[in-house]
Amino acid sequence: MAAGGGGGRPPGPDPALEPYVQTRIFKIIVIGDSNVGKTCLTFRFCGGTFPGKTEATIGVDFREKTVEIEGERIKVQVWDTAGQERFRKSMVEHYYRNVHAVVFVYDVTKMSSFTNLKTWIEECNGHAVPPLVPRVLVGNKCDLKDLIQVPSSMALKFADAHNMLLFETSAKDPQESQNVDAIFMCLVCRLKAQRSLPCRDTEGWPGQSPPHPRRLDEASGKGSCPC
Ligand SMILES: Nc1nc2c(ncn2[C@@H]2O[C@H](COP(=O)(O)OP(=O)(O)OP(=O)(O)O)[C@@H](O)[C@H]2O)c(=O)[nH]1
Ligand SMILES: [Mg+2]
Repeated sequence: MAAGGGGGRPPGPDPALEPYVQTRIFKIIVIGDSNVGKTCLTFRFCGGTFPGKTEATIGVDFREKTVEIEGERIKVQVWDTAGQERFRKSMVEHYYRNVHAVVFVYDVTKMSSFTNLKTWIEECNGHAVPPLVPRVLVGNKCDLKDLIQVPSSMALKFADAHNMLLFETSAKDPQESQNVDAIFMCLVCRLKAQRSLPCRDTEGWPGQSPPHPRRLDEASGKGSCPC
């Protein structure tokens, strides 16, 4: 007698027999002084909006966005780090562990956030981040045109000297949202080209939950390489 009857799997191909496609996960950390707009930039990229109100990040906030590039789905895991020393000191090792790319952010209206970049780069170098790990420089708050203190020429010179691409953008201005996307998409493209990068499910937190998962915005986007 044939087995069958109610319940069970709906008709169609057996998922167990379909090829298993793993999604690669890229861990990208966002670093820089407090108040430069790291949280707002990551919010803009992952959630598509500018948060009305933010508080200083404590430890780290995680955001994710799945993007599709040339037919491959890639999960971008963005680590929005704390700029204030007291909120980050116990976490720094975790930020840099198995990182795939680093985004250094300064505020174009605050020169000290730009001059402090050298300290952030030293911290990154001090954690043995491999030279293959791409780094980009982001000048945020470009919408505040009358308050700009860091000229583009100065930022470009700094970026060149440190072998980084420079993005000047605004997390606030919706018209700049493509530029914000371009920061992360550019990094994803570069990482995608490094075909040896493995798939990882719990990047940096093997076998345990990451601390302080205060917010997780999941979104999907399709794109082509902006570089
Ligand atoms: N005008 C303008 N304000 C911005 C922009 N991005 C962020 N801000 C404002 O800058 C302030 C700080 O933004 P956050 O994103 O919280 O800064 P942060 O770098 O995450 O700060 P920490 O978490 O303390 O490290 C907030 O008042 C934001 O509204 C921008 O592009 N333009
Ligand atoms: Mg923050």
